[in-house]
Amino acid sequence: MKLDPFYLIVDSATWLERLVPLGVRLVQLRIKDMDEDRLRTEIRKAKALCAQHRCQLIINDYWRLAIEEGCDFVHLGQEDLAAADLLAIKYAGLKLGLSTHDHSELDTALAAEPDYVALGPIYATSLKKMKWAPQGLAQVSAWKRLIAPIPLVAIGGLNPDRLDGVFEAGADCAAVVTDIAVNADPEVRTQEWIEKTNRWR
Ligand SMILES: Cc1ncc(COP(=O)(O)OP(=O)(O)O)c(N)n1
Ligand SMILES: Cc1nc(C(=O)O)sc1CCOP(=O)(O)O
Ligand SMILES: [Mg+2]
Repeated sequence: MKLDPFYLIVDSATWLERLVPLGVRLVQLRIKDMDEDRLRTEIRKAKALCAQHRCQLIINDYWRLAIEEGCDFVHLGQEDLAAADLLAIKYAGLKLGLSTHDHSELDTALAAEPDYVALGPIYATSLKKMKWAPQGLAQVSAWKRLIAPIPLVAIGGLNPDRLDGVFEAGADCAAVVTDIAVNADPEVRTQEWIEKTNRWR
C-alpha cells in the first residue's frame, strides 16, 4: 500500500474544512474527550469532506464508530489495540495503522498485520507527554529494515526542515500536528508541507 508522504493530524472537522481543499491527501481525525454524539457528527463531516477531495481519512482511537460510520481506516496505539476487537476491524474491511515506540511494541504491532507502522517520537514533541526519548533518524532506518514492505510513518516533532532527513532515513510518510496547528498561517504552512514532500510523492 502506498501512503501519501504528508500525513496531517487534526482535532476537528473544522480544521479539515480549512486544510484538505489545499490538496492534502492523507489525514487523521484525532479527537480526545468528546461525547459520542458530537464525535459521530465530526466523523460524518470529516468523511464527507474527504470523499469530496479524494483525501484518505484515518480515524484515531474510535474503531467502533469508524466501523459504524463506514470509514475505511483506523489508527490505534498499543493500549487501544489491546482493548480493540481486531477481528471485527478486519472483518469490517478497515485498514489499520499502529503506533510503536520500542521493539516489544513492534512485535505486537506486526502480529496484528497492520497496513502501516508508525514510529515516534522521532524528535521531542510538545503535544503530549511521552515516556520515550526521541528515537532519532538511525532508529527510523532500523524500523524500515524491520518492517519493509509495510509503510513506515514517522511522527513527533516534525517540521519542513526535518522532512528530507526522515525520508532519507527510510520513512515513507511524515505525520504532523503542532507545526501546522500552532503556525501563524496554517494554510501557508500546509502548502509548504505539500511542496516539501513533493519529491517523495
Ligand atoms: C500516525 C500516528 N502515530 C502515532 C499516534 C499515536 O497514537 P497513540 O499512541 O494511540 O496516542 P494518541 O494519538 O491516541 O494519543 C497517532 N495518533 N498517529
Ligand atoms: C500523537 C503523537 N504520537 C506520537 C508517538 O510517538 O506515538 S508523537 C505524537 C505527537 C505528534 O505531534 P507533533 O507533530 O505535534 O509533535
Ligand atoms: Mg490512541
